[in-house]
Amino acid sequence: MLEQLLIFTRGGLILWTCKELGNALKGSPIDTLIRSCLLEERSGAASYNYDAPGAAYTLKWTFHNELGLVFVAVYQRILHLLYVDDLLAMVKHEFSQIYDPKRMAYSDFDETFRQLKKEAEARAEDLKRSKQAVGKSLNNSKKQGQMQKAGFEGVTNKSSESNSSNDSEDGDDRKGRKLDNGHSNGNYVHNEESKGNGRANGVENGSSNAGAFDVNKLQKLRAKGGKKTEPAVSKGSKVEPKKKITKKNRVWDDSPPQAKLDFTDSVGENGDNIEVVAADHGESMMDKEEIFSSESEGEEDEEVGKDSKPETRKKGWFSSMFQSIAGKANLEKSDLEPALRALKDRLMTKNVAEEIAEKLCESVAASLEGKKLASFTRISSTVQAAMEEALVRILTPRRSIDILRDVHAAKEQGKPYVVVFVGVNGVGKSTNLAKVAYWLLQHQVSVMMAACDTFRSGAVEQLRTHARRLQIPIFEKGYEKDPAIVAKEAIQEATHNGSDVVLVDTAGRMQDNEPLMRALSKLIYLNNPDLVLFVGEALVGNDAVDQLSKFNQKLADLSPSPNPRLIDGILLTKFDTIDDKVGAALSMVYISGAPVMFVGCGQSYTDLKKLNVKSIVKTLLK
Ligand SMILES: Nc1nc2c(ncn2[C@@H]2O[C@H](COP(=O)(O)OP(=O)(O)OP(=O)(O)O)[C@@H](O)[C@H]2O)c(=O)[nH]1
Repeated sequence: MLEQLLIFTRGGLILWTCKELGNALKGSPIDTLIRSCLLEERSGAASYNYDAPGAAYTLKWTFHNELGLVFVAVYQRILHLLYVDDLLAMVKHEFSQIYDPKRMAYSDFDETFRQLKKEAEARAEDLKRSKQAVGKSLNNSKKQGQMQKAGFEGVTNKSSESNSSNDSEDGDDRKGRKLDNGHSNGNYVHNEESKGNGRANGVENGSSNAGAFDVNKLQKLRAKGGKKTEPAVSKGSKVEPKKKITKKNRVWDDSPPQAKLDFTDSVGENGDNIEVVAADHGESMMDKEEIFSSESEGEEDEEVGKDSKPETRKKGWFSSMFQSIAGKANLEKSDLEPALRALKDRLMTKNVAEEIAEKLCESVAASLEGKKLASFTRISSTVQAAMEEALVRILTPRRSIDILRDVHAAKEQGKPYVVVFVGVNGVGKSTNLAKVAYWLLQHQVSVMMAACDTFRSGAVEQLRTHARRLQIPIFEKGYEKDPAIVAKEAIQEATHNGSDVVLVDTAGRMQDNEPLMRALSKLIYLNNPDLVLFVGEALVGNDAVDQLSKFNQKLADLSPSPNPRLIDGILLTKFDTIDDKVGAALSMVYISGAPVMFVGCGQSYTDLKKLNVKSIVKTLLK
C-alpha cells in the first residue's frame, strides 16, 4: 500500500499530503530524502530506500521544474508497487493545473487524487492480467509448435503459422510501445506500466493487445505470405530512392538562377537535399556552441527574434541553431544532453570521478527538465548555471565546522578534543597532522600528539621529529602495540596534563585491508573521537570514490557499535601539485557527504588552508 504522497515546493513548503492515507511514517523518510538525496544532487536516481526501525520504505519522486514543485510517494519496499511512477506523473499533471503560488490549501485535490489513484491501480492491475494472458498464450503457442513438430499433417503450413504468431506478437508489442510513447505522461511512466496505460486508455490499444493472438489476424498474415514487419521495411526503403530521385533535379548545366545557391533559404524542390546538408551542418555547429559559450552571444540573440518567427519556412543551419537556443517552450532531456555531455567531459578533465560527474549531470538534468528557457538564454548557459549552483551546494558544508569553537567547548567540559587522522598509505597524514598542530598552536590551543601508527617502521620517529620541531608533547609506545589502547592512554594522559587537543596519527591502510580496517574501527569505537578526519590526496581521480566509500563502509560494517562513527571531515593534501585538476575535492565530498576542512598545499607547517568553494567551482567549470 502507498504510505504517503506529498507535494511541496522546492523551498520546502508542504502544499498537499494525502490525508486519507494518513499513516504516520516511521522515522523521517522525507527529511532524509531531501537531505541526503535531493540537496546533494542525487535526484537523478530512480528511487531512494529509507530504513527506519520496523519499516523499510522506498521513496519515488518527480519534479515540476517550471513551477518548482516536488512530488514524493512513499511506500513499503516489500510491496514493489507498479503504479507509483504512473500515479506521480498524473498527480504532477493534475496538480500543476490548479497550482497557484499564492494559494496554500489544496483540499479540493483530495478527490482528484482519490480518482487518480484508483485509475493508476486499475492500470497496474490490467497490466498484471495482460502479462499473465501473454504468458498463457505463449505457452499455448509453444505447445502447438511442439505438437506440429511431433508429426501432424501440413507441417510446413502450421509451422509458418507458429512463426507468424511469434512475429505478430513482436509486432504488436512494438505497436504497443509506439502508442505508449504518445502518452502524455510517457516520460515518467515505466515501459511496463505505460503498456498498461495504453491498453486501459484506448479501444485501439485494447484490440491491438488482443490481436497478438487473434487467429483471424494470423490467417490474414499467412495469406499475405510474409512477416508483418516486411511491408514496413519495404515501405521505408521505398522512401529513400524517392529522395534520391529529387536529387537529379540539380542539373548544373541548366545554369540555375543565382538565388538557388543560397541554400540556407531554399524551400524549392531541392529543399530536401539542402535541408539534409544544412541540418547536419547546423547540428554540428550547435554542438560546438553548446560546448563553448561564445562571446558574441548578444549578436546572435538579436538574430533569434528575426529568424525564429517564420516557423513554416525551411531553415538552414543558422536558423535551426537559433531555434535550438530560443525556440523551445520547455526543456526536454534531449535538449540538455549535448550541453550535459560537454559538462561531464569537462568535469572529468578536472579529475572528477566519472561516476560522480555522471550522477551530477543526471541530477542537473532532473532539475531542468520541463523548465522554461528564458528567452534568448542558451541551453549551455542554463545548464552551466544549474551545475554551478549544484556544485556550490555540494561543496558548502551543511553544518558549521568550527574546530576552535568545538575545542573550547570540550575544554569547558574538562576533556581534550580528539582528532583521529585516517587514510591510505603515504597520502600525508603525519605531515598534515603536524600542520594542524601548528595551526592550533597559532590559536593558543595546547596540543599533544599520539603516535598510533604502531605498524610502519619509522612512523613513530617521524612524528617525534615533528613534535620536537613544534615543541609539543608526544605520547608514544613504540611498535606492535594495539593502536586503540595507545590512543586511549594518550587521551588519559592529555586529560591529566591539561592538553586541549590530542591529534592521533594512525597507520596508512588500504581500504580493502580488513584486519587493519577492523583495528581502525576498534580505535574509533573505543575512543569516540570528536573528529574523524580522512586524509586524501588531491591527485586521485576515480580512486577517490573507492577509497572513501570503502573506508566509510568498513567503518560501519566492522564497528561493534550499532551507531558506528563514520568520516566527519576531509583533509585534502598535495593541492600544490595538481594545477587545475581539483576534481578530487568534489568527488570526495559527494561520496562521503563530509566537508573538506583543510587543504594541504606544500611541505612546510604553514601550508594549510581552508577550501575556497567559489574558486573550486570556478576552476571545475573553466
Ligand atoms: N607537495 C606536497 N607534499 C606533501 C603534502 N603533504 C604531505 N606531503 C608529502 O607526502 C609524503 C608522505 O607524507 P607522510 O606524512 O609521510 O604520509 P603518511 O600518510 O603519514 O604516510 P604513511 O604513514 O606511510 O601512511 C611526504 O614526502 C610529505 O612531505 C602537501 O600538501 N604537498
